[in-house]
Amino acid sequence: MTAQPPLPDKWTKFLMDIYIQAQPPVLGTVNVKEIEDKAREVMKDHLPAYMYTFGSAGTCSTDVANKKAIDSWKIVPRMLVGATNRNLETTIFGVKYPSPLFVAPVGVQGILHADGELASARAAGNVGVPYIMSTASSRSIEDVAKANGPNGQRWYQLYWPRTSEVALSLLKRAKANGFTALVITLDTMILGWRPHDIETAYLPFAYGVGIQVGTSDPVFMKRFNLQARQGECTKFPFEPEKIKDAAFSKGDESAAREMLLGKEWLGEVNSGVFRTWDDLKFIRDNWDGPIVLKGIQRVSDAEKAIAHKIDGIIVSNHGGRQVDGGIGSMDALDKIMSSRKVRTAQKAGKLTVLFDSGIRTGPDIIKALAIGAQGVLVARPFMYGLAIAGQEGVEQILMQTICDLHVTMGLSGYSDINDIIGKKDEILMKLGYKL
Ligand SMILES: Cc1cc2nc3c(=O)[nH]c(=O)nc-3n(C[C@H](O)[C@H](O)[C@H](O)COP(=O)(O)O)c2cc1C
Repeated sequence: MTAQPPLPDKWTKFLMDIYIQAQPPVLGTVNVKEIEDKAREVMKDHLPAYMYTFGSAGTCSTDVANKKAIDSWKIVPRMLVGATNRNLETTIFGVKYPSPLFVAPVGVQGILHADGELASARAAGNVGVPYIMSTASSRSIEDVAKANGPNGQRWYQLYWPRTSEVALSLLKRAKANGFTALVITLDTMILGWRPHDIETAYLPFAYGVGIQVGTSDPVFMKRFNLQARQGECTKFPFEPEKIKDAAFSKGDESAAREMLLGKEWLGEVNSGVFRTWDDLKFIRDNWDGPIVLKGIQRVSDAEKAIAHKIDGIIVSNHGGRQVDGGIGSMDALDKIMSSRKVRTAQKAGKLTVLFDSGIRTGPDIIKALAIGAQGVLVARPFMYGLAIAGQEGVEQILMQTICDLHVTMGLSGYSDINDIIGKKDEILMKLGYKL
């Protein structure tokens, strides 16, 4: 029998363009650590913006644990199983997605690039990766949806507003703009203890950056007798000192107003009001579509999500940006998938399990899937790509991650992404590690 060589799909074409057309990738490297260093260099005159992205809570030990946990799982490849043609497609909530990769909700992208979320939403739409839009975006829901395009697949991430009128308005806008699933982030009712940002007093929201979902919201703006507005963000580069100086020393009324709006929006969405499981009913009653809880780390919480008929969870510790001293998120995923209740609900299509915190490469994705996730979110790497090369930088990150997954999946002896999910004992070995 002669096996036909596979036709290049759009993922492997990425690699062929590089080798055959001798065209190096736009970021000049595909090494995520080098991309991180390059972003730092590009942002050297605005280092607090880089540190806001790079930094984590406290001593950064949870962020370190995320990486160590992923590294402690090792792939054991199998041979001669015919992995010539490979399928990365995966179905979540009845929708087919081209790969298991999602763009994570990341706020305040305007601090790293003038195009901010418009660039990343365009990149996601072009590459074919679903985009999860953050409530802390520096662009409006409407503008991000437009940038993502008519064929873009998008979900909306809710920072749960303090007042229900604002919450209802956001849900309505998300629905009207084609966001099909709702991600509720549970781990950020207040911002974490972040030394890098505390030391530089760096809080973009307080200066009007990352509040554009609020300033474009008619219900929120009515509180101040102001018109909702689209399409603007405080100019890049974002220089808080200048805004402060304008507002306080020069008496610039518009700068002072932005600062007031920033404070109010932060009080609305990261308000310090901690919600309870009972409050979820309000969202369920007002959102017609799948609901996904982001920030789950405990078995008991995953099981509670099932009991509350929640459609999905994202096992995440927010990249270690909220609780310091936490366990690596992949270890949390392993624990959660050890629950029979979770596995049974997943198998019955009643609970979708997604994963983030530490995903950098294709092999990282294989590990998360083998432990039991059906999809993963990539976050910091695309922010570094954005800082260096805008939309094209984000596109490279998405392409390289999926292409790496594609190649590594074949070399590990698998031709269908769906054959990997939950096959931990077959695919992985866990090594002990010391922190
Ligand atoms: C700069 C930055 C901003 C973020 N903003 C949000 C946000 O607005 N909403 C949210 O749910 N998660 C947010 N996250 C968390 C990510 O969605 C994701 O959980 C986390 O970054 C994963 O860790 P990793 O980037 O180390 O892989 C943010 C992360 C970063 C780095």
